[in-house]
Formats: sequence, C-alpha cells, structure tokens
Amino acid sequence: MAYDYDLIAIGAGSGGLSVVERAAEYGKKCAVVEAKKLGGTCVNIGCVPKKVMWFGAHIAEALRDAPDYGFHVKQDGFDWGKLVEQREQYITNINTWYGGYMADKGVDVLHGWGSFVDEHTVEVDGKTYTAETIVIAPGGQPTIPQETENGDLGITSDGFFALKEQPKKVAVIGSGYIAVELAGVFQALGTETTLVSRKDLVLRGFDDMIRETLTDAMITSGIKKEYHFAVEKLHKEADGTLTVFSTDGQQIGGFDQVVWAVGRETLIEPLQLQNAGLSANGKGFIEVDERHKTSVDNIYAIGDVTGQPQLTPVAIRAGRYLAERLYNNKPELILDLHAVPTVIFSHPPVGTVGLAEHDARREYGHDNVKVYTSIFTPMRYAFTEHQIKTALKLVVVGEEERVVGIHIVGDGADEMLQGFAVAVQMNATKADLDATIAIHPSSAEELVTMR
Ligand SMILES: Cc1cc2nc3c(=O)[nH]c(=O)nc-3n(C[C@H](O)[C@H](O)[C@H](O)COP(=O)(O)OP(=O)(O)OC[C@H]3O[C@@H](n4cnc5c(N)ncnc54)[C@H](O)[C@@H]3O)c2cc1C
Ligand SMILES: NC(=O)c1ccc[n+]([C@@H]2O[C@H](COP(=O)([O-])OP(=O)(O)OC[C@H]3O[C@@H](n4cnc5c(N)ncnc54)[C@H](O)[C@@H]3O)[C@@H](O)[C@H]2O)c1
Repeated sequence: MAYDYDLIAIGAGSGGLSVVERAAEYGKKCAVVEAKKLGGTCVNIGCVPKKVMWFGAHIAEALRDAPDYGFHVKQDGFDWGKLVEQREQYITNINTWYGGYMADKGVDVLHGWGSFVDEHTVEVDGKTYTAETIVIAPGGQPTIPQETENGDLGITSDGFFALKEQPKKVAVIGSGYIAVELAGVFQALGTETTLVSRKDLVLRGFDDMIRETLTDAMITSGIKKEYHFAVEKLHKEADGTLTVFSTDGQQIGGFDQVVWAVGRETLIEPLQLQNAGLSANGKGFIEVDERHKTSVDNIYAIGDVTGQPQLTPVAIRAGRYLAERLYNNKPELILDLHAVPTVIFSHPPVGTVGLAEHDARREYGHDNVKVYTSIFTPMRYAFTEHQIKTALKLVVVGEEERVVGIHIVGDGADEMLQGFAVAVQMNATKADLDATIAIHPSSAEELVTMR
C-alpha cells in the first residue's frame, strides 16, 4: 500500500525534529506535526530561555562581586523587559531557522494538533495523512496539583517565561530541577524569593552532598526556604497579592507571583491513541521497548512521553538512533541510559553523572562502595564578601575502584561535567583519573587529585 509519507512524527520538539531530520538525510519522505512552535519545549519554554535567564543572573552575580575585585560599579537598575525581549527575539530566530532547515531537508511541517485516525493515519486540522511509520513525540506540560484550592492563581514555568515584568516577591513551590533553577534566577536578578518545599532539602533523589551544599548555597544567596510546607490553598488578597496556606495551618504572603514547579505530565489526550489501538500507562507514559517500539508494530514513541529521563539530549539521541535503525541498517544502536549526565542550572550549578552514593551502596553492597569528596571555597571567591562553596564527590566500586558516579556542585560544574561523563561512560577507574595530569588552577583538578 502506498502511503503519503515514509515517516510522520507528531511533535516538533527535541525528539520529533531529530527523527525526521535524520530520516530525511536517508532519503525518506517525512512530515512533522506541530501544534505550537517548532523546537518544542526546550527551545521555546525550556532549556533555551532558561539558560538565557541564567546567564542574566550570572551577570548580576558578577556585578555583585565586582567591587571586591576593585571595580567601581554603579548599578543603575535592571530591565527585566529588555532581557525578555532580547531572549524572545533570539528564540524567534531559532524558530525561523528550524522552518528553513526543515524545508531544506524536504520535511513537510503540518501545523495543528495531530491525532490518530488509525495506526497509519494522522489527522491534522481536518486533513488526513498516511505514513508507513509514525513516531509519537508530544512531550509534556507543567502540572498544578488539582487538589490545591485556587491552585490556578499560581503560574508554572510556562507562565514564568511569559512574565513581561519582574515580580518583586515570589514563592516558588517545589524542589526539583525547575524550582531550584527559577528560584535562583529570580533571587539573583533581585526578586525577593521564597522556596516552598514539602520536605527539607532540595533535589530529592540526588546525592546527599549535592542536596545539602545546594540548599545551603541557596539560603546563603538570600532565598527564604519554607521547609515541611505542604500547600493546601492559594488566596488572592484585596491588594492583589497572593497568600499561600499549608495543610497544617502555616501561611506566607505578600507575593505578586506564585510559581508551581512540581513536575510535568505528558500530552496524551489530543493524540486519540485508542484509534491506533494504543494507550498510555497509569503514569501517562507510552511504554516502549529498547528500540522505542510501542505495542503497535509501526508506531514508535520517543522523548518525555516515554518516561525516560526528561532531557533534551535523551530525546534527540532516541530520535537519531531510531532513524539509524529504521533507515540505515544499524540495529545495534540502542539508547544507553546507564550514565546520563545532567546539569541543573542552579546557583551554583550542579553536574551529576551515574549513581548517587546511596544508590551505589544499594546496588553494589554497602562495603563495596567507596567515596572521595572535596569541599572548598574556589579561588574566585577567595576575597569576595559572598563565598560560594564547591563540593565534589567520586563514587567508586570494587577493588578496581571503577567510577560509577561523579557529583559536582559549584561554579563551572555545568561545563566541567561533560568530559568526566565520557570517563564514566568508558568505565574509567579512580586510577585512570589519577593518571590524568591536572589543569591548574581550576576546580576540576580536584577530581583527578583526590585522596
Ligand atoms: C523549564 C524547563 C527547562 C528545561 N531545561 C532543560 C535543560 O536545561 N536541559 C535539558 O536537557 N532539558 C531541559 N528541559 C527538558 C526538555 O525540554 C525536554 O526533555 C525535551 O524538550 C523533551 O523533548 P520531546 O521531544 O519529548 O518533547 P517537547 O520538546 O516537549 O516537544 C513536543 C512538541 O510536540 C507538540 N505536540 C504535543 N502534542 C501534539 C499533538 N498531538 N499534535 C501536534 N503537536 C503536538 C508540542 O507543542 C511540542 O512542541 C527543560 C524543561 C523545562 C520545562
Ligand atoms: N537542567 C535540566 O536539564 C532541566 C531543567 C528543568 C527541567 N528538566 C526536566 O524537566 C523535568 C520536570 O522538572 P520539574 O522540576 O517540574 O520536576 P521534578 O520532577 O524535577 O521535580 C518536581 C518536584 O516537585 C515536588 N512536588 C511534587 N508535587 C508537589 C506538591 N504538590 N507540592 C510541593 N512539591 C511537590 C517533587 O517532590 C519534586 O521534588 C525534570 O525532571 C527534568 O527531567 C531538566
């Protein structure tokens, strides 16, 4: 049977664009369906605008410390609107570039919500298109807990990127990636910031050294932290400010914005999966095998919708490998998730790859695991009023001391980690790190000189 396309991807984010791009390079006729903007979450309301704001926050921190380095700096305010305008222009340029790139590759962009008619047919904006292979890559959206009374008075990360004016005082609810990243940006740029967590330390699941060091650094930076505060309701006061109430009777108020950063849900409903004989599992993920195939033979799923680590490079790699397997006879290319490096663009940033100490002890047995740690004030802060610590940890297993985890929190962690992730991916041992000549003076050198 002849189809309109060899491949249709639903969703033009990190995953969808990657699979059609690579498939088109192998001469396949492809289309990508997108309801919003090309580039998806990462480009439009995720990694890219977040990193721009993080750079802005870094400039604020450099200005803060400049007098300690002898600069006579007169700060004459900060124009949030200007930064947002520049950021959005940059993103529009990326969207436009993607449009041209897809056209160059011969990929059709179908604008609108895509839904299944059957396992080979997708409907977009009232028209139907058929394909031999369909890849589902719809990503997700931020959640607001339904049980919270007036939860909708708060915004999410999407609302954060829509802010045209700088709030004076905010509460950020959550303690994961997005909560610590947005709280750090707000605080550095001059917004009075409170981080509201149900438990105590930020970044549940990460290595304890990271959690403790980052929580301390955030508090030192001036962020107010509300521990053990489970939000029950939001209330708008007569003066327009928001008050946040906890389930045990605490309240904090005077906020001009409350930002929810408590996780994301997949975008399943528009897909009409049942028409293709598919369904999502109880967590809203589409289950796939190691080749990203769903329970229907010609339908694959990649990216955030699969429940794999919700990171752009994971979605991109999944898309590219899928095209390599389907169209370039490379069945051996299977996504390897054993050492996914990840950076949290907090203040200071966190870089981590492999197992946290507690996970390694659980997996390999308590006594088979050894850790090397180093905590210090980097030279950059040797004589500044604000002192921000760096902490490093190597987690090694067995007599050969194979490195199964590297954890870094501190300035430069974001750029330091990638190379060390190569070492973990290659099963490097502590002796391999020790045999590497250090770079001096740097913070990274500690990782090859630990005793
Ligand atoms: C605030 C924030 C910051 C982040 N920062 C980072 C970071 O620094 N580094 C990192 O690696 N990751 C980061 N992420 C995560 C990263 O953005 C995601 O993991 C990645 O975008 C997932 O790619 P995807 O292809 O699965 O989906 P997405 O990029 O979400 O793309 C899905 C696309 O599909 C479209 N779509 C959905 N359903 C349909 C449909 N039925 N029809 C048509 N179109 C549809 C959507 O509009 C969207 O454009 C961040 C996420 C957020 C929210
Ligand atoms: N730098 C990066 O790579 C980056 C940046 C942002 C997001 N992301 C990706 O996006 C995903 C989603 O980010 P996220 O921060 O929304 O989710 P997350 O899963 O990282 O963190 C959610 C946090 O909210 C807490 N929480 C859940 N419900 C709550 C409630 N009702 N009240 C208070 N706290 C609650 C959870 O305990 C958890 O700590 C991340 O897991 C990550 O994969 C990556």
